[in-house]
Amino acid sequence: MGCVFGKEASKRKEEVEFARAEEGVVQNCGNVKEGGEEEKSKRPKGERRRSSKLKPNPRLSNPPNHVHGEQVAAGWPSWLSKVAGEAINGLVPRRADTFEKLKKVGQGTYSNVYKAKDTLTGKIVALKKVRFDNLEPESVKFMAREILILRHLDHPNVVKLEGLVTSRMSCSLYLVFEYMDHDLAGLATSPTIKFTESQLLSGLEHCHNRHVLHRDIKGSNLLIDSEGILRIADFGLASFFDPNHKRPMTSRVVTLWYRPPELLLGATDYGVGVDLWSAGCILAELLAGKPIMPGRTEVEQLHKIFKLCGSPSDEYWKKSKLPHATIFKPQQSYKRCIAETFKNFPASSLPLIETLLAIDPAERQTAAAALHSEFFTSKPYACEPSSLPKYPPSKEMDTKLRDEEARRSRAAGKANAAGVKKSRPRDRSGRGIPVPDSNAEMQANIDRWRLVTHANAKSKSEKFPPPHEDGTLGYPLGSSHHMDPIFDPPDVPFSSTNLSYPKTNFQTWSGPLVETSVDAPRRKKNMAGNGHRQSKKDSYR
Ligand SMILES: Nc1ncnc2c1ncn2[C@@H]1O[C@H](COP(=O)(O)OP(=O)(O)OP(=O)(O)O)[C@@H](O)[C@H]1O
Repeated sequence: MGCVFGKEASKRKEEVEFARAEEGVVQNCGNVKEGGEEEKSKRPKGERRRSSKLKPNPRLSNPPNHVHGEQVAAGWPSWLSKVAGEAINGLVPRRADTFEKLKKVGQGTYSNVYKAKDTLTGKIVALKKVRFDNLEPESVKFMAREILILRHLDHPNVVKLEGLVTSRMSCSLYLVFEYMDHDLAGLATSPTIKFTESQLLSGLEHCHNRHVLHRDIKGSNLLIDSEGILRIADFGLASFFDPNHKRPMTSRVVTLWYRPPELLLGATDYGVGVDLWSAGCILAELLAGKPIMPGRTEVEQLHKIFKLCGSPSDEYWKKSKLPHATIFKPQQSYKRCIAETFKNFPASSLPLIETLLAIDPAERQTAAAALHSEFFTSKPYACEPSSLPKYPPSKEMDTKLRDEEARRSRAAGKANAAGVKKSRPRDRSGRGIPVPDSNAEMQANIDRWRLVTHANAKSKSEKFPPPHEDGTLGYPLGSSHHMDPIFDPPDVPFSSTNLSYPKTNFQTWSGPLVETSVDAPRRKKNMAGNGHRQSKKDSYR
């Protein structure tokens, strides 16, 4: 995560809005558009008309009027209940003044994340404040999807939504999560690799069993707590899928370096293979200590993939019928060379990497199968979390602060050195030379690596809007010292939010790929050439 300013930010917003339009968010919450001419014109060649299947899902419809009334009485703002009634169904909001913001720890396209203290329990939590564009129903629906998905998941390796904070008069919303000190991008060179990868696959197995595709697996979305437990986070791009009733989904997902070939080639009927590819990239990255395919554009990314994983066979091109196949088919064919490239990796890791990085998504198998691979079942076994070393906080914001501090010290050091040189050219005595602590070198590597990752990936973090000062730190969120105007007088008595959710079979609930914006083509033009993190909340499917 990170932020960008000015031009980049507005470009980013434009991309997101285009992508939202592309995916037709209007169909959420039961307002599914039946496939008309517009939809037909967008359908990839050869795809069957699916309108008959696109029935509104009653479970995802807005609640009837009496439920809306109940939700407002329970303290939910009307605008939220109207658009995201299903997502908040059965919950009661926590009051803002029961949390004290401590510091900002992250920023996303539509959110700021704060470390905060729950003043009722004393627990440290992460508060993700979701920004809405003038309460536009579309923005609210994206957030509603994230909440629905989070409520649908319940696994030690998946971040847990612990509550929601808002009030009847508020125009904003905070998602409450358990606070996590690290992310995997920050611990990439740690010796926890084997353990970490199995946790990632366990979390993914759970998501996939619950019919959720994450669609943005990468190091910075894999949070790690101080006990070494990994949790998959940021379900802003996630989507429900139904393996038995495939429906078109957008290919504009997953950060470029972790994006599988079928998405780069425009696939719209993909499945769990997209997350498994990303997991394969992460596994190889952890073992290599650096990203394995850092492409700068979609074309370069595909080229890197083909050079490492071999160019697809003619049969694959024929079979796949991928929209961009003709444009991207390489002139030259490449032989697969994973084993040679990663010859220094532990031998047991290679079959797993080979499987996860298969060009054909069907050959990537499943997260469950990956967990049975030799890599996890042969000695030395994965270690217990409690035996893992402890690390200093390594969140992106910490890294940024450390970088700034280091820059400042270097600059100060240079200035001092110049002064010292002039006045006492030979005096070196008495200078304190800091003893490197045991983690210092590793941290330096981590920071370097993270810098490379974040600078080159041009992931979502590179295109954030300017940071907005929306929270005074150190005050209860709802207190009069707090500058955020969203929380008005506490009008709802506190009651804890119960996030239990029926774990029944979940239906696919998004609809067709429809152009919902009249100026979408113009935006599309502007998207050309952006080969990085495609789209935050770009799709509602
Ligand atoms: N539970 C948590 N504990 C600690 N930090 C967190 C937690 N959740 C998120 N963060 C921090 O906040 C950052 C932004 O969170 P998240 O990715 O969920 O936001 P987002 O708005 O969805 O971002 P984006 O638009 O980039 O996808 C993360 O990179 C992470 O550093």
